[in-house]
Amino acid sequence: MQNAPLHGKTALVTGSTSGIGLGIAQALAQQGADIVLNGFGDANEIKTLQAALMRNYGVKCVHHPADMSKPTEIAAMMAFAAEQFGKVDILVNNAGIQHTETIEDFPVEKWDAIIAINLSSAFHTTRLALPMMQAKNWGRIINIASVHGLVGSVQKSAYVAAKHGIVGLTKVTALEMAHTGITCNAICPGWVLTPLVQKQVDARAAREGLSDEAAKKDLVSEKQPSGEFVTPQQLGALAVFLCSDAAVQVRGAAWNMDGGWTAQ
Ligand SMILES: NC(=O)C1=CN([C@@H]2O[C@H](COP(=O)(O)OP(=O)(O)OC[C@H]3O[C@@H](n4cnc5c(N)ncnc54)[C@H](O)[C@@H]3O)[C@@H](O)[C@H]2O)C=CC1
Ligand SMILES: CC(=O)CC(=O)O
Repeated sequence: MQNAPLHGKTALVTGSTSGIGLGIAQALAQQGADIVLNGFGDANEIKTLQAALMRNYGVKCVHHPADMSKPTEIAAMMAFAAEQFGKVDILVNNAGIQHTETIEDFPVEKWDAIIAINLSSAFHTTRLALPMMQAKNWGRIINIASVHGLVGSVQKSAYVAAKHGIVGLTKVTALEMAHTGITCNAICPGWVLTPLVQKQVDARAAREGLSDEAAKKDLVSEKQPSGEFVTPQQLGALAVFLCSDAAVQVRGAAWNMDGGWTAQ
C-alpha cells in the first residue's frame, strides 16, 4: 500500500487488543501505518489480530505486552518500537480501566491503578516518544480521554480525575510542541459498547432486574441524547483525520464524539 496516506509511519496504540484501541489500530493500518499493538489478552487471539492487520492492510504489526501501570515496562515497549521500526510517528494513549464506587468506599489500590494506567502512562509514553518525533519534526499524539475529561459523574472519582488530567496533559503537550510539526489532541468519547462498558451494563441489569438489551438502552439514554452508542470505527475515523495534514492546526483540542452528552 505504497500510496496509502500513512504509509511509512509507525503508530503505537496502547490498550489495542480490545475495544476502542483496536478500532483505532485498524483504522490507522487501513491508511497504511505499521502498528505496535499493546494490551492484555490470550496470546493466540493477539497473534490472530496481528495476522489479520497484516493480511488485510499489507502493513507490519508487532505486539508488546507492557503493563501501562509500570513505567519500566512502558520504557521497554518504547525501546522495542524504536528497535522494530526506528521511530514512533503516531502515539495513541488509549489503555484504560474503570471502577465505580462512592469516594468514601473507593479502594485506594483502585484509585492508584486508574491514575497510573489512565493518566501517568500517557506522560511516560509521551516523554519517550517526543524525541523520536522531534528528530523528524513530525508527530501525532492522540489521547483517548472521555466525556469524563469534560464533565463528572457520580461513583467515578478516579476515572473522572484521570480523564480531566489527560485533557490537561494534552494542552501542555500541544503548547510545548506548538512551533513544531507535532500535534497533540484528546478525543472525548461518550458511551462505546466495549468490555469496559459491558461490565456497567451487567451491573445495571443485575441491580434493576433488566434484560441486557433494556439495561443498555437505559444506560445510554440516561446521558447520551442520540440514544445510540458511539462506535470504535467512528473513533478510528476521527483519529485518522487528526493524523492528516488537514489537521495540522488542530492543537490541544478536547474533541468530543458523544451523541450530544456534553451539549446539555
Ligand atoms: N467504552 C467507553 O464508553 C469509553 C471508553 N473510553 C476510554 O477508551 C479507552 C479504551 O477503553 P475501552 O475500549 O472501552 O475498553 P476495553 O476494556 O475494551 O479495552 C481496554 C484495553 O486496555 C488494555 N489494558 C487494560 N489495562 C492495561 C494495562 N495495565 N496495561 C496495558 N494495557 C491495558 C486492555 O488489555 C485492552 O486492550 C480507555 O481509556 C477508556 O477510558 C473513553 C470514553 C468512553
Ligand atoms: C463514558 C466513559 O468514559 C465510560 C465510563 O464512564 O465508564
